[in-house]
Amino acid sequence: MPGLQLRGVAKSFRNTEVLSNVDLDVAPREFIAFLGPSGSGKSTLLRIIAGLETADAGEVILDDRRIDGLPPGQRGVAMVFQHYALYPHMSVRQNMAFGLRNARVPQDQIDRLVEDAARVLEIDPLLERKPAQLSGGQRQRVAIGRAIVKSPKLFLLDEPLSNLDAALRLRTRVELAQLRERVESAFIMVTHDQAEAMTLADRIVVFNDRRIQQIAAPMEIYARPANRFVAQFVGSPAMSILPATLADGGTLASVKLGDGSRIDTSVGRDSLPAGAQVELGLRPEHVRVVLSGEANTEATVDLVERLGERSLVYARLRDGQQVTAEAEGTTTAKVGDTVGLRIDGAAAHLFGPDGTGYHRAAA
Ligand SMILES: Nc1ncnc2c1ncn2[C@@H]1O[C@H](COP(=O)(O)OP(=O)(O)OP(=O)(O)O)[C@@H](O)[C@H]1O
Repeated sequence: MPGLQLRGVAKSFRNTEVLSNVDLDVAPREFIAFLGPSGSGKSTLLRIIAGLETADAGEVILDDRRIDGLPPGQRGVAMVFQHYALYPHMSVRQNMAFGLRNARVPQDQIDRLVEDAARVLEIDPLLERKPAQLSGGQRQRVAIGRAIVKSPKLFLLDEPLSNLDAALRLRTRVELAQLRERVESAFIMVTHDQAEAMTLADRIVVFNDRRIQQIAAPMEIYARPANRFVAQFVGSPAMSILPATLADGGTLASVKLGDGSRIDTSVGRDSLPAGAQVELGLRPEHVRVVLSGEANTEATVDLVERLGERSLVYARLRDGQQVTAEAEGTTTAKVGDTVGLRIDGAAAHLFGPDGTGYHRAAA
C-alpha cells in the first residue's frame, strides 16, 4: 500500500508511557496535522517516523517498506524543525546542499536541486548569505528548502511557523499551502495552532492521554467530535458542557438542564446508551443572547468580549453552570445583567457517561 502506515506504535520514557498502540494511515500527498495539548506525544511520534527516536513497539511503513530500522537519511522523509537548525557558519546554498553532499549526490545535480528549490521558495537571491543575515521568515524557508531538495516522500514539520510573528505566520501558511500543491510528497505537521490545522490539513489527528482521540477532516472534527475531550479542545472559545438528564420517550433525545429548562436535540434517542445522565455540548454560536420572549432560559453575565461584528458573552445559568453565548456586536449586556438565552437544541451535542460524543444525523 502506498503512503505511510503506523501500526501499534508505543513509546515510554523511563516508566512513563507517552504513546500507546498508535495506528495511523497517511495517503500519498495527504496533509495531516497533529493537534493536542502539550506533552501529548505529537513531537515524539514525528521523531519516531523521522528516525530520531526509537519506538518500543510497532511498525513504521512507507510505500510498502518497513523503515523503522533504517537510519534517518535512508527513510525517504525530511524533517523541518521549529528552530530551523541551520548551520550558522554555512551559506544558504551550503545549508541546502548539506544533506545531498552527505548522500554523495554529484555536484552538478546538487546545484540544480538547490537552485530549483530556491526558486520555488523565492530565496534564490539569498543563496550566498549566512543564516544570521536572514529574517526569521527567510530562515524558515531555507529550512524548508533543505527538506525539499531531498524530494522526500514525506515532509515532517514540527511547529514550523511558531517562531514567526502573526503577519508572517499567515503569509507563510499560504506559502505552505502553495508548496503543497507543487510537490508530490505527503505532509505531517505538528502544531498548537488550531486555525493552522483547520486551514492546511486534509485530516487532523487529535492526541491526548497517550492515544489518538480522533482522525478526521477539520470540519468533521468540529461538527462531530468523537468525544468530550475533542469537543472541548477544538474550537475557540471552547464548547460549553452542561450536565443534563435525559427525558423518557421520543425518537429524538430531549434533556433537562440543572436550571430546569428543557432542550430538544436532534440526536437519535436510541443511539444513546441506557441511563439518564448525559452532558449537553453547545458551541457559542448555538447559544444566542435574545429578548426574553424568544429565550428558552436565562443567565447572569460574567464577561462580555466585544469582537466588533459580534460579542461573546460568558454567563452562568441559574444553577451556576457556565455557558458561552453569542450576541450582536451592539449588545448592551454588561457584567451582572440577567439576559435571555436561546439555546439551539437541534445543533447541540450529547456526551455519554464515558465521554463518547453523539450528534445529530449527518445532513
Ligand atoms: N527524550 C525524552 N526524555 C524523557 N522524556 C521525554 C523525552 N522527550 C519527550 N519526553 C516526554 O514525553 C512527553 C511527550 O512529549 P512530546 O514532546 O512528544 O509532546 P508534544 O505533544 O509534542 O508536546 P508539545 O506540544 O509541548 O511540543 C512529555 O511528557 C515529555 O516531557
